[in-house]
Amino acid sequence: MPSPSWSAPVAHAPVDAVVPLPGSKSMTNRALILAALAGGPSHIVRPLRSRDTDLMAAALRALGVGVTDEGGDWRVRRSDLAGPAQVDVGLAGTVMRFLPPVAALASGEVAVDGDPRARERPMGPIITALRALGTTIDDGGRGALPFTVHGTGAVPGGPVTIDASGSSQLVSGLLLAAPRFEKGVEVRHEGPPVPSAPHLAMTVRMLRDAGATVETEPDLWRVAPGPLLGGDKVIEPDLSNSAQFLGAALVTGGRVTVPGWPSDTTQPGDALRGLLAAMGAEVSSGPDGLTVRGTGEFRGLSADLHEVGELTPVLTALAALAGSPSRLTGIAHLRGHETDRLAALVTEINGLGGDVRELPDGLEIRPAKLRGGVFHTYDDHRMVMAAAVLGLAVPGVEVENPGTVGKTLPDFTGLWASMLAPD
Ligand SMILES: O=C(O)C1=C[C@@H](OP(=O)(O)O)[C@@H](O)[C@H](O)C1
Ligand SMILES: C=C(OP(=O)(O)O)C(=O)O
Repeated sequence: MPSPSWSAPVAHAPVDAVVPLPGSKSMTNRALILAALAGGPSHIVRPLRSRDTDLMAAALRALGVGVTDEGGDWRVRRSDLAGPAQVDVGLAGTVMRFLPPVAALASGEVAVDGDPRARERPMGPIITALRALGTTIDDGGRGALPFTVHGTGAVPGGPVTIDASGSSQLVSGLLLAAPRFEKGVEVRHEGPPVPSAPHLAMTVRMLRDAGATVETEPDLWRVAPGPLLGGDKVIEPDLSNSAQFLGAALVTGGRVTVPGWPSDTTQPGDALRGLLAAMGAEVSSGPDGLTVRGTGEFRGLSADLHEVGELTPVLTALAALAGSPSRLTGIAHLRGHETDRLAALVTEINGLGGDVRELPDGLEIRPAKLRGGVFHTYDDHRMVMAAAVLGLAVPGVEVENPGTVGKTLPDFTGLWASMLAPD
């Protein structure tokens, strides 16, 4: 059910706020998978609680894994994975790509489906790869959701070649379950470049932290069969979800600090330090966290965002308010995200009077005077975040279905209001 629209608040003064952020979606959903496959119990500390992560927890429970809430943290207890089960992936890329390889390890049938748009997101390569690794999947010949995994309780594994140019998650999903495959896995990518390198590094690091043996070469990942360790898995704040808050400092000429910014991280959001600096922000870090200061004037951005595609919606909104043109490239794969993000950003920003043009692999954004109007969000959390950034400087931005932000940041409008009016 769509939520009532939200009038994005205008910033009448420079922001000056500390914004603590919930945990990383990407780390939380990897931690849940690794905990479900571990030999001993796990404690997931400060996980993100949102639609995407609750769906992952529910999917694992449906397979028999014990996932229990403890004051917002999760305790995970392994059990034999078994169907029959039905799994709802919602619109979560991490659930639709990370869960089927786990379902392949279950005995019994696991039916997997999601939101209407989930049926359009790239899945074919992972279905084909799982079949090549010894799993039976009935997808009615669609190469997409919905499908049924017919597990036997074991996956032979071994070498497989995949075109992961549509999504890095196609590789991550295979790697995360691979320690439990009889022969492990050797995934070779063939095709145009795989996006989102930091997310692949996150997969490798979290696997190694859980005791797996992983070797990598360019476009090749090898995971040895072996046990996974339980224990504590501490989740970092979601740095990608800091983009709109740090961006607010740039737009209003103010200052925003995000506490707990990790000094060594695989999260793609860490690239915001350089990207916002390139737009004119002063970026500093210290014991209080990462601080971004704006001067009121800021410039456009020319950047290849292939590795950090999920930052695009908010960076595009910032670019639409910047003093000079921007060119964001390397992001053709965003057409397969929650919505076709390139088309959605062009339509909605131009609908407010903006000047955004779609490129074969990105967006070109020129300065233009924006006006208020309805901003449609296409079930895409990051479209809500982008609209909020525009609304800081443009009166009358009415955001349709803001509740869709619950995919990764349920309290977004509350955090936004606190940022604009801190106690
Ligand atoms: O592995 C992950 O956690 C993610 C990988 C990326 O997917 P793509 O490689 O499909 O862009 C990213 O955009 C998504 O938000 C999260
Ligand atoms: C692309 C995104 O999500 P997903 O994990 O559903 O791919 C995103 O969060 O920007």
